[in-house]
Amino acid sequence: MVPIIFTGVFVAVLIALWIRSRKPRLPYPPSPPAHPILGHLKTLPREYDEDAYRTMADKYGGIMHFNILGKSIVILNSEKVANDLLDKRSAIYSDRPPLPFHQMTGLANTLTFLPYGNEFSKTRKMIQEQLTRKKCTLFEDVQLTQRNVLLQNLWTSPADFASHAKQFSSAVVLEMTYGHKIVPGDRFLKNAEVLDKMIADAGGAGLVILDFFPILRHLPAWFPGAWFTQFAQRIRPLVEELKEYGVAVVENNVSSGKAQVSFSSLHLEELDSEKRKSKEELERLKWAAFTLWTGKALYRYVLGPLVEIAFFLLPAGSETTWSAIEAFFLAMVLHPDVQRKAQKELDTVLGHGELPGFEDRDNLPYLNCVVQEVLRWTPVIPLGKLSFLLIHVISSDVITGLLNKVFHIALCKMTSMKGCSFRKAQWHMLTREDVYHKPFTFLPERFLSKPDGFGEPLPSVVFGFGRRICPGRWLAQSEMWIAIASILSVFDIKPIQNNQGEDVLPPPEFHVSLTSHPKPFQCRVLPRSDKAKTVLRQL
Ligand code: HEM
Repeated sequence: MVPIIFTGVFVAVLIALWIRSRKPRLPYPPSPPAHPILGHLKTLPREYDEDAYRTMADKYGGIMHFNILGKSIVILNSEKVANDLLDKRSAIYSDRPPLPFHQMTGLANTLTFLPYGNEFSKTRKMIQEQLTRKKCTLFEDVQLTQRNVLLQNLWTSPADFASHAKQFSSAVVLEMTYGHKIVPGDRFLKNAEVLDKMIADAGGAGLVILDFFPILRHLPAWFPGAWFTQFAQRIRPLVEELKEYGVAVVENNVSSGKAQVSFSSLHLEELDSEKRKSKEELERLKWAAFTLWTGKALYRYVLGPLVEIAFFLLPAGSETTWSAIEAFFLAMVLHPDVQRKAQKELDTVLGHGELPGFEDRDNLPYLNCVVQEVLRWTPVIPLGKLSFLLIHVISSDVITGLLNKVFHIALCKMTSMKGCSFRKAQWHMLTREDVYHKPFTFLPERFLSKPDGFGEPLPSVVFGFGRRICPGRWLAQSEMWIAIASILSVFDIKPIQNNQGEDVLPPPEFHVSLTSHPKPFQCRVLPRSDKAKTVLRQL
């Protein structure tokens, strides 16, 4: 009897599988024609090419599908589609792809790369709690102190404006996270640099093999060819030290009553007062702080021509803000009319050459629009080359039936694909002619309400979507605001001049990989007046 039942079940399963395989397959979302083996590998632009993506988006619509060596990638070109999926259905669209090398080195514990689940929710809550719009005001003093340093640096060596912007954003995040001020020869920086250099020296190109064959991560270090295991073993202690060191310093300061208010000190005090300071909570805090400071450690591979590898430490909270401030300098050189208008508003509201404080923010509508236009004009994370980072991955495949009723049939196909990755083409969303009037022009008044402006939507998509939306977005905007408002109150940003005294405008070109930076350019940063010089002298 038992063998008959088994045989029956076996045959039933086979029939079910056969019927399933005969079911007509739902189509993928639209995509260009693909090579039978390489998929769309050759179709994708070799370099980041906005026009090529735009042409494809115009042709294939709000959602496009690419198959790269068997990996499915969906690109979302429309804010509405991105909201429908990544926001409204964020419970399933919030995973990140598995990154074997990050797992081997411990870097996968940073929030940016944590898979969606319990640990993600707890770590995310920890970070978000201290970075809400309201709580960010706790870190205003840090930003004002660093703003003063930025202005002094710009006065002393204006040609280095890009590195001053970098120092400003790194210093704010470091001090906000650990209450630590950057000093020359700083151990915080040194540790991060050592790790960065080690990774850069190792090249890393071969690491891509781990993503295609993740099982290899289990090979022991002695196994011939398992150089990546040895490499991971060398990096892991450094990552560990970076993660431990910052919070250890703050713990000491808290217990001696000397701690400056910071993300870590606030959490440590809360854990103490609520008697929740378990090893687990402490570990979570260390990773959360590490995420903010050096946490976006990116092992990035790009399948453009075939494989381009870069591996670097991208501080979650500084590289992004730094790129945005650099872009602001470029926008001001290219748009003197905007600069004059913003300065006129500052002079009217504050008095000429006076430095702004956060309390002035609501009284400077045009300046606020300049900050938003910088974010829209050149989104810091625009889409970049097609990398497998910062994408949203589907974590569940049980919803096909439900979504079938609601969505375009092609999407249903995608939703049945656990692990399929979704990238948001922020750049495309922010330059759509049906949303933005003259989208390629730097036009801050587009955000003013009618009739003063065009009443166009703020570029909130630059911060991502759903449960993965950037938790540092309020801090980022506040940092950008204070830097931009202060620079414009005391400095004029002008093009360089040639021997004939003519202005030489830099081309508006950007280096785009995962993030976008203006290509190196020169400009003059000059105190606006004697009054401005006096203010600068007093800082
Ligand atoms: C102009 C500045 C910034 C921009 C444009 C920006 C943009 C983004 C974007 C697009 C993402 C990915 C969102 C997604 O997957 O949908 C992200 C993630 C993240 N950002 Fe930002 N960011 C900025 C500044 C900051 C700052 C100042 C901090 C912290 C102090 C920060 C912390 C993070 C973290 C921790 C994540 C990972 C979140 C997660 O995976 O759950 N960012 N950011």
